[in-house]
Amino acid sequence: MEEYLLEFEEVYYTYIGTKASALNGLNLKIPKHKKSALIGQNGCGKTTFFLLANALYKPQQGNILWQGKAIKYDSRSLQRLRQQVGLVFQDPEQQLVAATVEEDISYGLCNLGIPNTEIAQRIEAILLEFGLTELAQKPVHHLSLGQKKRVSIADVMVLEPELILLDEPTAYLDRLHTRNLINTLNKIHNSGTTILMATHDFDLVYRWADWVFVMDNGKLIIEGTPKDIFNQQKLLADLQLDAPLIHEIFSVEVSQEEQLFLERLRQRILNLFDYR
Ligand SMILES: Nc1ncnc2c1ncn2[C@@H]1O[C@H](COP(=O)(O)OP(=O)(O)OP(=O)(O)O)[C@@H](O)[C@H]1O
Repeated sequence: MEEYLLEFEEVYYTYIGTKASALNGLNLKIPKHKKSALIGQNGCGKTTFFLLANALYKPQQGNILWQGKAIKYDSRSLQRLRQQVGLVFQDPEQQLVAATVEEDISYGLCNLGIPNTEIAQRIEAILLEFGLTELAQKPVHHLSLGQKKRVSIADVMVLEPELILLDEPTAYLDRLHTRNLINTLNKIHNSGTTILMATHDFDLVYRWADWVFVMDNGKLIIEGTPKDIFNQQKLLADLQLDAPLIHEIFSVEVSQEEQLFLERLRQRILNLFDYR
């Protein structure tokens, strides 16, 4: 039976001073151990969903469950929840708090009461993983946007949460760092971490995700495997979302014989991207 880490049940959220709800009776369950992607048009509620998932905001209606139990909002419960649910913001400026890269990465660890030797080991490993070793002593405000983004992701990963929520993690990253990030995500996924990323990069979704959620207007519209989702051409067109090019190329009508050949070719192309 499928296990879920975080469950939203009929969740509503409206920002103060606005009329329309950002979340409109959202039902969404994050499956444990999967690599999931959340897609949808600008403004459909992805970031709002993350802010509630990390308990930065409270729903006005509906329930949010973590491992089957309703989230509690007292400060001790919140501290525990935020160790287990790591959120990487879309805008790295919202995440970075300390003066230098190394201080920023150690910030969350110091608050967890972890022994200093372990803190030092974890920081060294994560700096290396994210290609930040050379930048360790650099002031955070001197970094490029892509470097800031990498630090903000490292900040969360170093805490080793059970669930990582990433809001547009590849925004501002070049091809090399996108590839490195995906490799790192795959590594932590292989060690048991559940991952959900919101992204507008549907090629990445197609190649990387096990499971896809499609939101519109603050609701979940459909969920499924990337192949199933991107086969829903009419629905995607109605939502003004395009299928990834690779999916379009491989979904042409062909004979059974050609189908086998095409599937082999598809796998070879996917392997070329080294994303899975
Ligand atoms: N602080 C805020 N105050 C008022 N309205 C907000 C606020 N933040 C978001 N909204 C509104 O809530 C709705 C959902 O926004 P949200 O940022 O969650 O969407 P999104 O799917 O993450 O969009 P994008 O793909 O552009 O990042 C939008 O209509 C947006 O204008």
